[in-house]
Amino acid sequence: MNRKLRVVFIGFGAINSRVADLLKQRGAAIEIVGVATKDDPVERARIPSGVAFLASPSDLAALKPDLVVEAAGRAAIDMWAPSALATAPCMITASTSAFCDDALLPRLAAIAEQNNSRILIPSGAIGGIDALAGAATLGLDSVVHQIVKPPVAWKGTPAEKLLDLACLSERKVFFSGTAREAASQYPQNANATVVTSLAGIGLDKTKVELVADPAVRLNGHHITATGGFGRMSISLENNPLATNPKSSELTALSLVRLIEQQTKPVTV
Ligand SMILES: NC(=O)C1=CN([C@@H]2O[C@H](COP(=O)(O)OP(=O)(O)OC[C@H]3O[C@@H](n4cnc5c(N)ncnc54)[C@H](O)[C@@H]3O)[C@@H](O)[C@H]2O)C=CC1
Ligand SMILES: O=C([O-])CC(=O)C(=O)O
Repeated sequence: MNRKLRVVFIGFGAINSRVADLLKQRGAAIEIVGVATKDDPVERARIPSGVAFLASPSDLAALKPDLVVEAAGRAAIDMWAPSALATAPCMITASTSAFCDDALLPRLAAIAEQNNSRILIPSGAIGGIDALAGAATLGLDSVVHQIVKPPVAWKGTPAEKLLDLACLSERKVFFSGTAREAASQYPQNANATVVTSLAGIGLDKTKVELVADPAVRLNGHHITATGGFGRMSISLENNPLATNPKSSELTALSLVRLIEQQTKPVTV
């Protein structure tokens, strides 16, 4: 593409504002043409000057975006994706916990097909999704995704009822269940388990453990899988984002990569 990619951000919190900063620093061939946030003054003040504020999905069409990038939370996908897929050729959805609703992704896929647009699901806080998805072609026997975060990252989640986060003195596995249960109950912390599930053996067969560990500073994702391909074990230790310890820097970086890929003739 010779002209700049016209990008709209849905959400401009820790992840998307970091993405915008990085794209600017890297001189990416993109123009931010609109930003949607919750309609409160503090949120609106963060929007770069000269960039349109979107109050509702019906505002999208006038901006003619090439790409809509969501990192706003589970409810935002249902709200914004139908209009985004009808007006832009491509949408990136980071809040993958929304896909615990089994009807949502097929509904959005149908809208995308009707409009010749595409949904791109980023690898987000994890990696190795290419290997896991390739391995799934031959059948997988098991996939386990363990998330280990410092106690502060579990504040404001149901973990607060299970643990005394402020006084935790040792590592505690406070949740064991399926990816569907994990992402439904922890939609700000376990989106990545839905990505693992979509690449692998689905939300109900993917096993998840959630861990609070006062001895760690980084957000850990440890994924093991077995199947006809052999065995894999992927471990990431992600720096948390400065403005939201629940979210990892790698999530923003994966969005930067995916956005830049849309501007380039060759992708790796
Ligand atoms: N796929 C992955 O690996 C990961 C996905 N996530 C997802 O990304 C989301 C955003 O993360 P952060 O930037 O750290 O959160 P944040 O809380 O810092 O920012 C959220 C932003 O979304 C906006 N927002 C909320 N509801 C909205 C709506 N209905 N319409 C438009 N804007 C809305 C808020 O005003 C704010 O600007 C998380 O809630 C989570 O769902 C987060 C980390 C990893
Ligand atoms: O950023 C992370 O480490 C993962 C995360 O919050 C999520 O999957 O929702």
